[in-house]
Amino acid sequence: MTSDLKTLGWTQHFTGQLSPDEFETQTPMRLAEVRRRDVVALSANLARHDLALTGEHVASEFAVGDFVLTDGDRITRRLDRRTLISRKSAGLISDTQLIAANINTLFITTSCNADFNEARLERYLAIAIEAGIAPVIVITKADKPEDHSAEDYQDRARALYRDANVLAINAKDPAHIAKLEPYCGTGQTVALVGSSGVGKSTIARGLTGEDLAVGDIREDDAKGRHTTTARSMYRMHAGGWLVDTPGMRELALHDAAGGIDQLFADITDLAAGCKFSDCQHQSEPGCLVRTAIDAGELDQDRLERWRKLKDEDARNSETVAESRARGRKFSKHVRNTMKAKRARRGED
Ligand SMILES: Nc1nc2c(ncn2[C@@H]2O[C@H](COP(=O)(O)OP(=O)(O)OP(=O)(O)O)[C@@H](O)[C@H]2O)c(=O)[nH]1
Ligand SMILES: [Zn+2]
Repeated sequence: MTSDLKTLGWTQHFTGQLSPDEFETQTPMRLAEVRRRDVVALSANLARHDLALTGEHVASEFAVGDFVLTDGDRITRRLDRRTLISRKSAGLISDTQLIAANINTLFITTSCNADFNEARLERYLAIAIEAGIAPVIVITKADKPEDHSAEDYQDRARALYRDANVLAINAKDPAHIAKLEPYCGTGQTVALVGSSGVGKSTIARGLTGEDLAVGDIREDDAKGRHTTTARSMYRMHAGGWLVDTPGMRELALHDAAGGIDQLFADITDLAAGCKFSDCQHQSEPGCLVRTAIDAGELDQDRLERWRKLKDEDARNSETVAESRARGRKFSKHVRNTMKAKRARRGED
C-alpha cells in the first residue's frame, strides 16, 4: 500500500501514525482542494474523490496538502503534519487560516530588478524556517538584470541566510527551470511565494506544463455568498506536487519568533553575549552587537530589518483576547462615529 502512496508525498512520518487496525481498514488520501462543505482528496492511484465534510469535521481544520484517513466516503482522521503554513485572517477577531500542509520546499521568488527587497525576502525566509520548510530563493529575469548584475543579486540573497539555496534564472528558459527540478521529484511538495509579476506563473508553467487557475471557480455557500475555490495541487513533470492556494500569495508573518531568531542567528548569537540581558543594542555598555557593527562585521541595515521584522511579528501574533479587546474598542468607535454622523444629518 505505502509504495504507491509515495507518489502522493507519503512518508514514514505518516505510516508511523497508523494503528494496525487503521492500516487494515482505512484508505489514506491527500487533500487537493478544501471547500466549505466538501474536499477533493487524491488516493494512491491519483483518483479524485469528493468527500463531504460531515459530523465533527469542518473545513477550517483542513489544509490543502493534508493527509487524511478515509473509509472511502468520509474522512475519519487527519494525520499529523510535517509542516504547516497558516495566516491570521483579516478582520476584527483574529483567527488562524490554514494555507497549506506538508510542503517540503518554498520557492521564494523575486527578480533581478527593483522587486528585489531584502526585508521582503527575510519575511518569507522567516515564515519558511518557522514552518520547518526548506527555503530556496529563486531570482528570475537573470536574462535582463536591471541596475546590478545577476551575480550581485545572488550574492545579496546569499548574505541573508546561510542555509538557503539561491538560484538566478530565466524563468522562460526550460534549461533554467531544470535547475529547480532537484526539489520537485517524486514525493516532494513545493510552493511559490513572491510579489505579483516576478514570474511565479511562468515558473509554475515550466514545472507543470499547466497554467495555474487561482480563484477562478465560484461556489455558493449556505448564505448565498460566493466563495472562491480553485484547483490547488498540480503534478510537476519531475514527479512531485506544486501547491498554489490563493492564500499562499498573501502570506503575512505571524507567530514566527523562532524562525526570526534562526534567520538572524548572527545577531541573536551576539546579543546573547551582551552585558545586559535586556540590551536594546543602542548605546549600552558591553553591547556585542554594537561592537560588531563598529568593527564592520555586522550591517546596521540588517540590525534595523531584524528589529522591524520582530515588531511586525509581535503585532501580528497578538492573542485572540488581545485582538477581541481591540475589536470591541473598534466597534465602539464605529458606533460613536455613526451616531455622530446621524446627529449631524439630524436623524437622531
Ligand atoms: N525575460 C524574462 N521574463 C520573465 C521571467 N520571468 C517572468 N517573466 C515575465 O514577467 C511577466 C510576469 O510573469 P508572471 O509569471 O505572470 O508573474 P507572476 O509572479 O505569476 O505574477 P502574478 O500572477 O501577478 O502573481 C511575464 O510577462 C513573464 O513572461 C524571466 O526570468 N525572464
Ligand atoms: Zn546589545
